[in-house]
Amino acid sequence: MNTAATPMLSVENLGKSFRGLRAVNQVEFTVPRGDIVALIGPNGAGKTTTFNLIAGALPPSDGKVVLDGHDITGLGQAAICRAGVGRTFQIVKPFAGLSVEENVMVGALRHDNGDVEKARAASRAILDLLELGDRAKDPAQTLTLPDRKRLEVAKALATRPKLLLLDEVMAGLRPVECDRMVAILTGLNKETGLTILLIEHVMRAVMALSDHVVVLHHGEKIAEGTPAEVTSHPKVLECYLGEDHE
Ligand SMILES: Nc1ncnc2c1ncn2[C@@H]1O[C@H](COP(=O)(O)OP(=O)(O)OP(=O)(O)O)[C@@H](O)[C@H]1O
Repeated sequence: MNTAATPMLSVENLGKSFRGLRAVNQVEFTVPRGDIVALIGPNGAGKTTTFNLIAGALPPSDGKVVLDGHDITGLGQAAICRAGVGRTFQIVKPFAGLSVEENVMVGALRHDNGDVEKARAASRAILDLLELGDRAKDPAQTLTLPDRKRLEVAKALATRPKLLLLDEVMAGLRPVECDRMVAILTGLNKETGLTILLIEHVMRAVMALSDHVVVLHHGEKIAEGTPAEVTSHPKVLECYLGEDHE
């Protein structure tokens, strides 16, 4: 039964092998409803692979992914999106030739059964939340990187997710833009109760946003806890200090 206490996401004994390489191994964690959880770890730790397993871009080799009490393991990307998982990608690629608003409408239309005016209104509201309302009619390819990053979040929100997966939305942003994104995501979480799981290398953002942090290294979970707990955890310090990491 799914109740208020049912986690929004539960990842159980999750594993993925690529030929001989064990990219994700026996990973377990939960994302409580309404929380913001960060997935961190050095390059190659298995973070994006874990996202791909949750979002259905890759089938797991083992384990289970449970969304809001429903087993979604191995369903395809479209079915998992319909079940309530929205995601952004590390490399932001707006649909070329479409306006900012039309980019968001692509996700909204799927939800609004092709009702263009309904999708347009929903997209406008989302663009306002992401502080992109005044760019709605501009061609998406004219946006700066910080604006493109916020458009990427808007596109994911248009699918009306219960769980939003954010893959490095702070990457390449200057501190002032990073703080702006943190403020927008905090507002979104507080006002709508949206549950967020994010992959992030920018520790400034991880510390400011996360209720809980899960640390991966070589495909395995090596620590989890509050941001303060994990950043002073000996295994976490060792894995970061031992790597050439920005
Ligand atoms: N499709 C694939 N085929 C083969 N190996 C892969 C594939 N995808 C990822 N890997 C490998 O799996 C491991 C984990 O990669 P992953 O991209 O999940 O790490 P990450 O923690 O997201 O790293 P980064 O922070 O650099 O994005 C790496 O060794 C990577 O080379």
